[in-house]
Amino acid sequence: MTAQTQAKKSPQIIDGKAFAAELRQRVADAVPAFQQAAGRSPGLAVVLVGEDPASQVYVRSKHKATIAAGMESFEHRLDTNVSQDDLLTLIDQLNTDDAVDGILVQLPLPDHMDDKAVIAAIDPAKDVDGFHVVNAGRLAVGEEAMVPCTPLGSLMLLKHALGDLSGMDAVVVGRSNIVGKPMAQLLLRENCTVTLAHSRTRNLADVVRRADIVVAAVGRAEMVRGDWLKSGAVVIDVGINRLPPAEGAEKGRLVGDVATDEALRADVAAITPVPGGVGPMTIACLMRNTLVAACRRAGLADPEGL
Ligand SMILES: NC(=O)C1=CN([C@@H]2O[C@H](COP(=O)(O)OP(=O)(O)OC[C@H]3O[C@@H](n4cnc5c(N)ncnc54)[C@H](OP(=O)(O)O)[C@@H]3O)[C@@H](O)[C@H]2O)C=CC1
Ligand SMILES: Nc1nc(=O)c2c([nH]1)NC[C@@H]1CN(c3ccc(C(=O)N[C@@H](CCC(=O)O)C(=O)O)cc3)C=[N+]21
Ligand SMILES: [Mg+2]
Repeated sequence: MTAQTQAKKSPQIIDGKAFAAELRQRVADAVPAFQQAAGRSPGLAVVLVGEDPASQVYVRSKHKATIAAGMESFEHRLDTNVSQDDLLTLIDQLNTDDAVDGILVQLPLPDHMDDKAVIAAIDPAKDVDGFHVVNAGRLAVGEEAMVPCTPLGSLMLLKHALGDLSGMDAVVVGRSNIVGKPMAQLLLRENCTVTLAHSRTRNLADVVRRADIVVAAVGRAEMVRGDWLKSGAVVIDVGINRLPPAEGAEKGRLVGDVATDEALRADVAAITPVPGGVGPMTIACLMRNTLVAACRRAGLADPEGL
């Protein structure tokens, strides 16, 4: 090995799965104190409308994680053809049910429903997804909010990789209300200089090349190429894209929004893999948010170290 290759620091593949397991354990460790103080367990209600296979997988893993954390899981599965009014009635019941601390309505909803109206019906105090406009507004103005799980988990991984983010150039690609926009808010709160890029951004590759921190949340398989990344950048790949199955295979491979192998060859400092990166952090942060919501509803201090 030459001196040069020896000196080159090998890039770190951030183990989101292991980090998420640790976070889930910290949540589980904090649950007994809540039970002692509140006389009940934290409870999470998950509502799934329809039979989308990917959504069913996510809902099952959320249920398992909730039970594993020592919390109560309430699952509500509704027929695809249920009316929006019936869904709103269920949400009302969950809002007033004292055993329910968190409410998550799995997205996407069927086409005959209005996602915004459904999210608006959730009590902001129980909005563990952080999708309600009240929580989005609180995050934007710097008040105590429920923070969306995927950006929150992404930020935890960034701080783990980099420590203090202050002054860094961060580029977020994708401006959805559930990932890109709240991610930009969180990075701003950490004193990054934030660029929020989207489908109308000109010279996207040049914009991304300036970044110390890149968060890709686009939903386009391997769109971010290796030559878009500056050496030493830290890359968070939020994308979950299922490729078409290879000849004879049942399921296609899961890839992110970043061409990971190219990124590694481009000498990034650290990158999250897909699978095993941000995805598991989303579920761990949902557990965290549920416990936080339970504490706040019970008038208890936020759990420490979460
Ligand atoms: N790991 C996890 O836990 C989660 C993963 N995801 C994944 O993250 C990805 C993004 O999800 P989500 O935010 O909901 O997606 P949306 O489809 O809601 O938003 C996609 C964003 O990407 C932008 N975009 C689309 N094409 C381009 C392009 N060619 N160049 C630049 N920007 C582009 C869009 O721009 P415009 O606004 O101009 O249309 C939009 O802002 C998906 O792969 C999703 O599966 C999502 C949630 C959780
Ligand atoms: N109200 C609502 N809240 C959400 O948080 C929400 C939602 N709706 N709709 C769908 C998206 C997507 N999402 C993921 C969660 C976990 C993984 C995850 O654990 N992924 C694994 C792989 C899973 C697999 O193999 O398919 C991983 O990346 O390692 C991925 C994606 C939450 N979402
Ligand atoms: Mg819809």
